[in-house]
Amino acid sequence: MNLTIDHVTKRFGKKTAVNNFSVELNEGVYGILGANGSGKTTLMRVLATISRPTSGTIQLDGEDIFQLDHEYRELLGYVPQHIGLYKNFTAEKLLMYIASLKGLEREQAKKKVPELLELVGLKDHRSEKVGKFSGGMKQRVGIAQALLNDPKILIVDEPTAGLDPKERIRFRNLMSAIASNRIVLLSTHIVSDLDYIAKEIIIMKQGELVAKNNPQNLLKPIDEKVWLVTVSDEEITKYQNQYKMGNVVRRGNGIEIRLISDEKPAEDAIHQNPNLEDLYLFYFDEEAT
Ligand SMILES: Nc1ncnc2c1ncn2[C@@H]1O[C@H](COP(=O)(O)OP(=O)(O)OP(=O)(O)O)[C@@H](O)[C@H]1O
Repeated sequence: MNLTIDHVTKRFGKKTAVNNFSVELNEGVYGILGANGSGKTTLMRVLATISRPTSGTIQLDGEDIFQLDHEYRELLGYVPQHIGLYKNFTAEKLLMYIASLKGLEREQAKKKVPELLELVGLKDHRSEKVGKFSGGMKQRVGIAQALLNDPKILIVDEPTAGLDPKERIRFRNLMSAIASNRIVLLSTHIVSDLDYIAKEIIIMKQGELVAKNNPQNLLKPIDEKVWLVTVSDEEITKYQNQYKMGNVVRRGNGIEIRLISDEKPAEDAIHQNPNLEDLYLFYFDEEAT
């Protein structure tokens, strides 16, 4: 299976949200990493056929997804950034209802819904109203509904917004578990969402593709550029102004800062192996999360 996004541009009036974006995807988990406003949601909505690109094409195995129309949508699962759930429905009832909207036979749904509740860890909460669920539980209902038709392409927009660390780990494990034989596309501005699970990371900045590669190769441009420096309270502002700065840790002998620099930033600077947070810092000159 091959999803080819070819020179896709999406404009809203004068605003270009996605600019000349080309990428080829096949089975596995892809993470789209970008700061707020970089165009992730817009791209995902186009891929989910909710909106049409201003120009460019998207093809699934050589056929235009807008021409394939419902044939494509039958293969698609989409979890939007903000999932509106019927608050007074129980998890089970809600999934049964969405299954009927998606055209599943009742018998089929009666088999599928318990399986999915089990998969997303909500079996014991199946009879509780989703309005009472935590953010993570709602997110899992969202994923379960997207999986009802056993989609070959799963698109999940900002999946971990508002989740606590435990729920995030759970989400990552769930994505790994369902990734085989599917194209899974996750958008996020949180680097740690993609650790371990993304086969490739796509970096998006101001609507454009900046890089696409596996995590290891993606780190190559900053291989020699990550440093640990111990500074005094007085020196910290100077470093802050001069470098892209990551973690700051107070130690007995001063403040330890992690920073990106082409050159060794200080006599006693220690070279560090880069990680995805450093990469985010390298591409987006703002605080890594
Ligand atoms: N319907 C719209 N009309 C006008 N501008 C829009 C519309 N949708 C998105 N934009 C603009 O396009 C740009 C990209 O937005 P988008 O929501 O795709 O980014 P994002 O990376 O998903 O950000 P976030 O994480 O904040 O949702 C932003 O500048 C946004 O204001």
